[in-house]
Amino acid sequence: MTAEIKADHVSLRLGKQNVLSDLSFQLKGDKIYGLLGRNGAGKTSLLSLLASFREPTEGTILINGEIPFENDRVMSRVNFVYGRDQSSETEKVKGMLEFAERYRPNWDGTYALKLVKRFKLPMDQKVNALSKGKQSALDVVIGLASRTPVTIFDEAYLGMDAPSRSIFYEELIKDYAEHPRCMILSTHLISEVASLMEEVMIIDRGTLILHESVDSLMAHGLSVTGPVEQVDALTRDLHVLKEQQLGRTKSVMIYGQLESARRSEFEAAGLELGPISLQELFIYLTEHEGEEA
Ligand SMILES: Nc1ncnc2c1ncn2[C@@H]1O[C@H](COP(=O)(O)OP(=O)(O)OP(=O)(O)O)[C@@H](O)[C@H]1O
Repeated sequence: MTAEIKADHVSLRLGKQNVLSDLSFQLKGDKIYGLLGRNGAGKTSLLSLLASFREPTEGTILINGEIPFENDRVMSRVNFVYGRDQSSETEKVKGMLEFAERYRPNWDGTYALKLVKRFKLPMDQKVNALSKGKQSALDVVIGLASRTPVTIFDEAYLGMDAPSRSIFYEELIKDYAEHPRCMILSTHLISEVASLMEEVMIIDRGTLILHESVDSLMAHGLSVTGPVEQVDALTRDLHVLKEQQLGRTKSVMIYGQLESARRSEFEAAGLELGPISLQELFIYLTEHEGEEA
């Protein structure tokens, strides 16, 4: 079942703080969505609303047309994987998988066992005796093998080493291709997961500042490299994000779309055009005045 998530003027106040302010968006269809934002921007708070851990202070969230809060039917279709404290979890790995099997209607036990092997998880070990990276790997196994129509990974890789994160990304994309669903990834490791995301949302200080397909976002940025004089002359009227110079060669990052005539002019002048990374765009879009990036 394809999931549809709709947030309509959602705000969240925690204590005295306005954590989320007037967020409206729709996530339509089975895609891998990236949720990006700097520390404290409000990512986990937003995801906890989608996962019905909390209710918005104002506005509404609908998942397939229903309010998720205290709604078992909706919640059985949503899985929120986050780096929770498991220091008092005395259940064994095996028991955690059995528990998930009972509560997740789309559970694939064969796939779960395959993942357990890939992550080298000891079935008979208690969860609180696993290393942080192995605890995260177990959460990822349960998150993937549950095949919930909405699967949320909120920095699910915490403590996982580079080879384990690579297994996570590989399995995520492979399993998503075979069983498309709505997956939301919140991460600070943008360059590692950029190629997985189809659509990206950026939250800045509790406000949704961008929601776009990755392709269209990437079309907004460009790097231009060549001799200093030519680069300066041809980019003078453009929005330059950053510049670097090495000897007589200069490279600038620009933000904005270039018409094809303008591109041809650059190329005719011998300037090299290239893409800029999602991470570079993210840094620029969330940089605040008076702050070093
Ligand atoms: N229970 C709470 N009571 C009061 N304020 C809270 C509570 N939980 C979170 N906050 C505040 O809400 C804001 C957003 O926090 P949140 O954890 O959603 O950010 P985040 O984008 O997930 O950050 P990070 O990338 O650092 O994990 C922060 O300023 C945080 O201090």
